[in-house]
Amino acid sequence: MILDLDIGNTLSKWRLKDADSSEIRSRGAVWTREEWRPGSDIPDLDVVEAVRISSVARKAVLEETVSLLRHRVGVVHVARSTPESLGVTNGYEEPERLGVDRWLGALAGYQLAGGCCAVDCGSAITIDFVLPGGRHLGGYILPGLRLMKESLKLGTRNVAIDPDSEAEELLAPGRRTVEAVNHGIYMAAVSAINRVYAEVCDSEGVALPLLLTGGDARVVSRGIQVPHAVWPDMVYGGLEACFPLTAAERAGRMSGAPRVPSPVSLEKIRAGLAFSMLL
Ligand SMILES: Nc1ncnc2c1ncn2[C@@H]1O[C@H](COP(=O)(O)OP(=O)(O)O)[C@@H](O)[C@H]1O
Ligand SMILES: CC(C)(COP(=O)(O)O)[C@@H](O)C(=O)NCCC(=O)O
Ligand SMILES: [K+]
Repeated sequence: MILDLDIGNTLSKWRLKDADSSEIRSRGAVWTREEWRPGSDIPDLDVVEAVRISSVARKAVLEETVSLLRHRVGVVHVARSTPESLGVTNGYEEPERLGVDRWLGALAGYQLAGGCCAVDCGSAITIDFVLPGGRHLGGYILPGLRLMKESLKLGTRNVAIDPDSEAEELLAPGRRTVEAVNHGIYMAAVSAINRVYAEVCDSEGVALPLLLTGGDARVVSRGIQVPHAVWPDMVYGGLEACFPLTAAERAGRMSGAPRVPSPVSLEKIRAGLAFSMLL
């Protein structure tokens, strides 16, 4: 079995992948702040022959995780942001400072779709652009839905946005504090993504496939007007591309990859942008 680990600021996600069949056998998540204790939702390390890790948590978390795993598992790969990989050139002035989850998302998106806009809706919402040809432009970081809500300190932090709500409902004026907060932060997130996508496609002169991932991807997806795909395993896809271990991975196939969404035409994107500027 291969253990893939995606350690974010909020949740540490894991999945076990069968090295022979390439099937995903199990998955789970633990809070990043908590230790990996027996009995909690952690994988059985006895069956693991290789581990691949993406981590944006504090350095100590990664160090502890790696030292725990090295005792038990033969092969441990830790992903790092680099100046260039798999045909993508990192747009950061200091490439190693780009969050590795963003880098892996950009690599996976490029491998799947060529140029792309990769959006990760987790603790933070990150929006990264890779042009056809592989130039990563850099991107945008804004607080995620939960962080925005917590920062308001209005006593609404424990009332999450219902992930099954319709976008229309979530974008309507709130008539109670909790609703006003939930609808406000939802509006902030989706309008930022819609706008940034249109602005960058416009200025680069290319309509890019849009891919969403992260814990809030599903709910954010409903507020995104342009065609896009939700790819929960996008960061894992980057790990597969960087450290291919199975036959399917070596052939460039990433688990759970969606069909590439066909973007609307650049003309339509530009028309939408021009229209929103007039309002
Ligand atoms: N079951 C869940 N448990 C915790 N957070 C969830 C859950 N479902 C959705 N979320 C949302 O997803 C975010 C965490 O997403 P994730 O992509 O795992 O973040 P990170 O990679 O930053 O740890 C939370 O901030 C919250 O808004
Ligand atoms: C921006 C992030 C905090 C997002 O992390 P996440 O929300 O997935 O936990 C992470 O990618 C990070 O720590 N990046 C380093 C700073 C940067 O990318 O510029
Ligand atoms: K994120």
